[in-house]
Amino acid sequence: MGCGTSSKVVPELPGSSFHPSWGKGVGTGSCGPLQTGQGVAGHRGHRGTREAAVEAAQKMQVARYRAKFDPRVTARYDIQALIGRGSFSKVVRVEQRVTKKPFAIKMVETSVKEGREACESELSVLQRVSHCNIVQLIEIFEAQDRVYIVMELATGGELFDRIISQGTFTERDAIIILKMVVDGLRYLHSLQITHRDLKPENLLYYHPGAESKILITDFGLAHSGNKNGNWSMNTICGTPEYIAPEILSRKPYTNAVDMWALGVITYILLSGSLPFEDENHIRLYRKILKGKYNYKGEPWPNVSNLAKDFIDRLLTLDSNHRMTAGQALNHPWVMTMAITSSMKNLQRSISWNLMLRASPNSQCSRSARASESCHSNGSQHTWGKNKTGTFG
Ligand SMILES: Nc1ncnc2c1ncn2[C@@H]1O[C@H](COP(=O)(O)OP(=O)(O)OP(=O)(O)O)[C@@H](O)[C@H]1O
Repeated sequence: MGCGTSSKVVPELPGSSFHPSWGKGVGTGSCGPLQTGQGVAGHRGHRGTREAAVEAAQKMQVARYRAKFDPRVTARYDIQALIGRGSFSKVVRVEQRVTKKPFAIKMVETSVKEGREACESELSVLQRVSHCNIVQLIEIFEAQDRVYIVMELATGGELFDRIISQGTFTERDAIIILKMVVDGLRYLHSLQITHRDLKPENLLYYHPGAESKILITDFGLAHSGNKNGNWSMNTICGTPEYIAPEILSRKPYTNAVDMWALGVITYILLSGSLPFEDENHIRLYRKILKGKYNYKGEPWPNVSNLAKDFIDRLLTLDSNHRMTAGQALNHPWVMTMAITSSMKNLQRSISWNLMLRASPNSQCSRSARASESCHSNGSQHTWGKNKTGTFG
């Protein structure tokens, strides 16, 4: 199941692009308008005409999508907008006709082996879980070459879009986010489920409000442990920048790989940069295997030692010594909500580093492009989109 039998999955899609600007677009989870109208858009001086053209283009695209949907689905749900595209999927915002409630529908192409496997993985997890920080499955429709997965709709956008748009971001804010993610992970791990593709793009805010919870999404590479308590996995998969060293060294591994990825996410969350980065994947993997990262440059002098200790205990090469989700929740940095730590505003440095990544000529931006694929959404800070089924 999942990436179990794939050779290298997720081919580079034509038209993939890395956008140097920060505007929100399709696929940020923000349920923004369809993007096709952009080409039709005229000059700023003709707002009325431009908006009408955009609206017309959106309506046309929605109509095209509606036509592609199974009539059983459209009988119950009104297809309203395209949210984003995955390698084998499209996600649309819908309204349930009877209740008028909004939902997301992920339409997965199952005619392709990799799509079928990702779909099986995703469903095998979503059908088992119920947790406030994990996207909730509503119902499933199966057609011959497609599966429609109706889910909770996340309208609050991706993690980093929000950090950029808010004025302040402190260690305390990071802890509030991390607690929700770790809580979801602890629950998954208690069910012997390993996400295997934890990264910022798969963490969505439920709603745009400041108090919104975070939802863990995208279980296309997840592994559900078997009933015999066999937790160990062998398949080499994940997104390069987040892959744990034990996966790279082809050892049997456990859900500790999610905790490694959490360490990478925490590092990004507090700095806007990646702990392990290289445009060449072989060199990147060497860096991960050595476990060498540093706290040089801004904003690290302003980050507390407790926060760095939290990261160090996650980016621990020996998975047996790496913190578990339960231990992460009990780490003094998290327990004290960074009360003894600096309350310094890290937002400017984080945004600066994120923007450096987005700059088309920067090395980190080239690195992001190198590891990016099937990038159909408008989110700029793509932290290695290129999923790997197996590589060898
Ligand atoms: N429940 C949801 N609510 C709102 N947006 C969602 C939801 N599920 C997915 N999305 C968004 O839809 C887009 C496509 O998601 P999807 O999981 O199909 O592919 P992906 O993870 O981006 O790519 P890949 O298939 O390569 O993993 C993403 O931008 C994602 O943030």
